[in-house]
Amino acid sequence: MAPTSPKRQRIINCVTQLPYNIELGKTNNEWTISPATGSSSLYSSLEYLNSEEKSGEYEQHVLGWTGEVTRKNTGRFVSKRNDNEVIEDEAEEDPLYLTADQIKGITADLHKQHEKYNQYNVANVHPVWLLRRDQERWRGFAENVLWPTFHYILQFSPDGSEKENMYWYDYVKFNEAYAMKIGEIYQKGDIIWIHDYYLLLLPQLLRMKFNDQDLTIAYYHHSPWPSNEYFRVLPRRKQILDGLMGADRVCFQNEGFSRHFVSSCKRLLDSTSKKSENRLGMDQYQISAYGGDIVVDSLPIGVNKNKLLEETFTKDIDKKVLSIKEAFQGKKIIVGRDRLDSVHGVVQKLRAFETFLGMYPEWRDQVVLVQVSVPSKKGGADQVIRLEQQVNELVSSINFQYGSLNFSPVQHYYMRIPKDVYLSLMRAADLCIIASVRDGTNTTAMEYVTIKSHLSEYNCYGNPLILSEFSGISTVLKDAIIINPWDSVAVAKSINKALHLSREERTSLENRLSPEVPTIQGWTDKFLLTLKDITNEAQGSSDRRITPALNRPVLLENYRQAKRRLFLFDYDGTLTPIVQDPAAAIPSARLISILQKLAADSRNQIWIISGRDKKFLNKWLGSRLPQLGLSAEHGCFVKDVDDEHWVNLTEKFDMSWQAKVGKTMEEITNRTPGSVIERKQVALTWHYRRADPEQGEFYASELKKELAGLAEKYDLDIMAGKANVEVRPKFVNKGEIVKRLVWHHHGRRQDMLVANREHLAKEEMPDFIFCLGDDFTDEDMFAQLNKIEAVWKKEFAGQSNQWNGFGFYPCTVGSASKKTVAKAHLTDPQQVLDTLGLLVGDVSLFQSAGTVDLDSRGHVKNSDSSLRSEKASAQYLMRRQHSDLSAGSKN
Ligand SMILES: O=P(O)(O)OC[C@H]1O[C@H](O[C@H]2O[C@H](CO)[C@@H](O)[C@H](O)[C@H]2O)[C@H](O)[C@@H](O)[C@@H]1O
Ligand SMILES: [Mg+2]
Repeated sequence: MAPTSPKRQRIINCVTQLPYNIELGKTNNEWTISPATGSSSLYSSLEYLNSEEKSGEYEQHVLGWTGEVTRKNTGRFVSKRNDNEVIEDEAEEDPLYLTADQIKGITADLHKQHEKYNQYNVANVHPVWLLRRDQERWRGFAENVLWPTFHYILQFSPDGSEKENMYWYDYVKFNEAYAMKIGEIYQKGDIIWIHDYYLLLLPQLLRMKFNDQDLTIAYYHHSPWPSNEYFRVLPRRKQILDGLMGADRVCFQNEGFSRHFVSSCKRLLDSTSKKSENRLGMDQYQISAYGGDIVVDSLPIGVNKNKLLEETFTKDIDKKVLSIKEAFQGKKIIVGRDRLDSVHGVVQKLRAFETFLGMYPEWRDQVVLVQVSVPSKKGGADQVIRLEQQVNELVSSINFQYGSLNFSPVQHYYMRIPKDVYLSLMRAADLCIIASVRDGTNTTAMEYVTIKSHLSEYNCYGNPLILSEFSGISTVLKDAIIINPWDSVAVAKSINKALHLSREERTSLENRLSPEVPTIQGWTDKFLLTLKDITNEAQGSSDRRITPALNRPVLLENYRQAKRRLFLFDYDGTLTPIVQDPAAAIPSARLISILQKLAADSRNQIWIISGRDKKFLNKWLGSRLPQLGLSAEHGCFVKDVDDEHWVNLTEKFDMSWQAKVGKTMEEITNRTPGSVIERKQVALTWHYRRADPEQGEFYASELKKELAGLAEKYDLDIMAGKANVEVRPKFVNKGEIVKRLVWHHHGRRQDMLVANREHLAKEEMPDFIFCLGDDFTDEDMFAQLNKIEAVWKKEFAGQSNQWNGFGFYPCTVGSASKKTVAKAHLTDPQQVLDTLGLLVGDVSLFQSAGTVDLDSRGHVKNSDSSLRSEKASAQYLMRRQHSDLSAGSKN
């Protein structure tokens, strides 16, 4: 029997843009496909996984946006969106209306590209089509909001939140489109590898979509991750972190970035972290979030050294190098190639060069700086225009001061240069300067060192690299000459030193520097190897259950279809944010308005099940919204909807424990400055939020110990809440209330004193139950719902809804580090209000992500805008056919 080949591991590699550009001809039936530029390291990694060496082990699928589809000879995008346009409007004629056949044709050609090009030899490509007018819209949030923040630029749009909202909706849709496409090709056991900051929401979207514990999701961040002080200015900071929390692993270019990320999660999501080392001896963190653990680590990306050397040392490039050397005969050549944006330090480099020529007159006429600045749109048009002006002024000033009629010391090329010219420049250079003020990594630096390490007849060997300490690669290329680009004098001195190095010194520097450049093969292999360790460990651990984000589109759909809806809300930390003073945690106007709208629908029954006392709940909720059912003091008291009468479920209970517990609490209060006792009718709560945190924690555990005896004697529960310790009779809890509310004839009056009614028909009970809570006392509600659901599954087998359930949505809110039995999570009370706002029609679905299907243009499938767009497309095609016909008849 022939040996069967082992099953290849499938990898779905998700990139912002496929490694190809698509250009339409005069009509949409003609197109050209060419290799894309940029992201060379990433594309090399894709190519490596596709190589003969790896294809026996892996079956790679590359999934990505097509990028902007352009039209030949125009050089610009096919069509533009007017900035004020309402997002969904698609009435105008749009030549991007590709038919299904055209899309199929282009896709088939994309599949064949790897046979055609030596470059980016990538098979199994899966294009994400987003053919709306103004295709640049899909970059808006990533490039104008995220990119600046990740690079320490606080630059939000001057026209404020409206534009940013639009960017955000598009960003959510962009991520949704990927989730949908992955849904088409995903198979159990696949590794999903997501790249960079255009796709920060995708991990969580995939968790929601598949809800498959075996799903492996790895995210690699190619950019810097800023300190939490910068990150936290982002208005959508929690949604972004939440998006990444769906991954099993989040990996960065260097240790510093991963540390910043961990601290952002700690500060904003309240997560905890543990540090350890992976098998490569690299630091890794395990952060606990939403009941699951996520590995955060770093692995610097590399370059394809062999291919680079093959491409660089050719006869053609030999000639080009010679002509560059001839052009600058007798002069030292300093080169730089950077994108012209505010982070790649072109301005800083020019300033330092100006200082250098000023400080060392002996070098004037002896050295030339060949600076290639590649146009970039990152950071916005205004910023780019300002930079262009600054660079032009600096270049003119240097050339005016230190140049002559025959020679300009700065040769500035503001363009994208062909690869062979770039490689020739690198070879011809005596020195390369990278002066980035912030970047994730720097491919030019790695390529320069690699090229310079190659012994050749052109004496490439060992020319130094000056590298900014703010470049992500500076911690890897430790033997470069490290500079602070903001310190022009120090950089000038470094240039002088580098140009004076003897051959021996350069050789010794080079011998140390060259092996520090990571290879792309090494990076890819190490990433997959360490990912395997992470998933193996995860499979052996029971702790790794990640609670997915709430699937809001499904919730909305279920809500719309349901006839008997029950809402069970905790109050503090769920409907209102936690604040220092309990008395200050009053409902916001927005909350009241949403509750009013929900309560106005006769199908809805809303209950607030809180630890608060009757007085508080009456004052802030009951008196304004009598339609709410209320339960106070963790289930001790209940007030039915549209009723003023409270039922005391603890009436018959011995309350002599109160005085004893109160006394112990007083003693602890005396020992803990800042702490207070909240005395309710039944329960007692000791608060230490305003005490010294460590002292508070310490005395909270002392109090629990001291109360243990009383708890045993009087059958009490001692509950550690949010900076509090609460005591109440054990037999009442929020779960008991939930049990009575669910096993109840929907819409009828409650008799709370009757405990057991588990004999109702399904049609009498709720068909949609949305339960929200933030604290561990709310886990009783979730556990109860899970129990009831299990009973219903048996009792009402075959009667489940289209989502295979009975409309139960137990959902935890906030604190990332807690373990929960809830089925989903929302990050904070703001997200709670956004979700409830969605149900009452106040909020758009795209305010936060949640697996919706889109059409090939980025409209929600079957939505009004999608249908309008389809109609406009049909009309456009008819008009086109008609004009083609009449043109034909004239000929
Ligand atoms: O069940 P809940 O509605 O969530 O109520 C639980 C307790 O919430 C209150 O205390 C907590 O919120 C305060 C305001 O944000 C905060 O200052 C305090 O540190 C938290 O522990 C309330 O005071 C308690 O009576 C509730 O039992
Ligand atoms: Mg709460």
